[in-house]
Amino acid sequence: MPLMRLDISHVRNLSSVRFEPSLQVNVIIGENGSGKTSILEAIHLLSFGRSFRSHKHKTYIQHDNDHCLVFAQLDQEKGSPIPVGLQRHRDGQVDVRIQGQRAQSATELAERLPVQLINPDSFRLLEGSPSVRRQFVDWGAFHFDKGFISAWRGWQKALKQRNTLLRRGKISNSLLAAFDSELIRLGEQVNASRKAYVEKLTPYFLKVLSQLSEDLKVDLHFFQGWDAQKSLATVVDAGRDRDIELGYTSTGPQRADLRVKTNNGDAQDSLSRGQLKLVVSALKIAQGQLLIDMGRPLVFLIDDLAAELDANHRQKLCQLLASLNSQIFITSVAPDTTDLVWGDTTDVRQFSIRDGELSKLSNGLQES
Ligand SMILES: Nc1ncnc2c1ncn2[C@@H]1O[C@H](COP(=O)(O)OP(=O)(O)OP(=O)(O)O)[C@@H](O)[C@H]1O
Repeated sequence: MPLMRLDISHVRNLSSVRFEPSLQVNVIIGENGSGKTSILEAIHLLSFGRSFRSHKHKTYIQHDNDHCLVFAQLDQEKGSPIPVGLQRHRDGQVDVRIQGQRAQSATELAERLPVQLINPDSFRLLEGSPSVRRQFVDWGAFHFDKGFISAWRGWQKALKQRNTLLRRGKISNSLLAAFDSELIRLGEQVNASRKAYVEKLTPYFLKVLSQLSEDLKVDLHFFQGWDAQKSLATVVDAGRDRDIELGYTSTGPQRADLRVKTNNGDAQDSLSRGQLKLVVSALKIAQGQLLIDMGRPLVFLIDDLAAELDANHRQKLCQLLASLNSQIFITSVAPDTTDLVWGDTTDVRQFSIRDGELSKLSNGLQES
């Protein structure tokens, strides 16, 4: 659901920022350190309950304040807006409210406010460890398959318990086998959701990528974490003695990966920075597009859209984003890089930020 109104208090240098974003494109322009990324961070915080910049909540709570607050009104096509808010205290306490009621779980807001982030760190999706790509697939599977999250949680718990037993040693093959049935059952379920999701995502990705660049040829391959011809039960059975020796569970969905390949090998080894940015953007936009087609509008946060891209590709990316008909927040250091073709029908609002103070720009001029 898009954000109709946003109130941010005490997030980094944003003491008190209130604004009504466009339901389509919002461009936030400011110099380095002005607070642009902090606005995206606040929206991310509201959706995920955590920042994309740091796992330590104390880093984003404004110095000399004991809490930060992000409040928004979520637009519903039919019906009145839904007020949602998140308050995070310095002592770690978090209070998430939806329509005045305390949220039952941390995922409740993520479901109502799916957020897709494209930032300089997104390169990690290609260059980072498989865990980053598993997170990407799991985010999609979570939104795609209602049963995924409970299977994933149960499987994680079973895996942790098994690894604790293995680490402690002194466990026999037969005793370990008694613990494995839940791990196998839930692991197969997690794997089936991931596979179904990647199958659905792949054509979206190929289409989006071809819109961004006609000559980039890249393919997705899902590696489930073990030989695809064998069941998880078979490989867990066969690997039990080895796991006892190693002290951890060596095969299973915890080894899964989404491999992104060109004709010349792994994308991250053969493409330029700009091309990698196009691939990462295509993956994230494809993920968003799939969700939109499922009737789940989402919010795109794009930190420094212009970086790494030439004018032609920036324009293509903007046109594609505008065509998604979603709410988008883009940051930029300079107005000229955002002066892009959005199309006459797109509602574009530009904001300027300086020292944490936000003001709306009208036709490139600051409103007094
Ligand atoms: N906990 C905090 N309390 C107060 N101010 C903070 C805190 N953490 C960071 N800051 C300041 O808040 C500002 C945050 O800026 P932000 O990272 O949002 O800038 P930006 O406009 O995205 O910059 P850039 O273009 O360099 O990425 C910086 O000036 C930083 O020094």
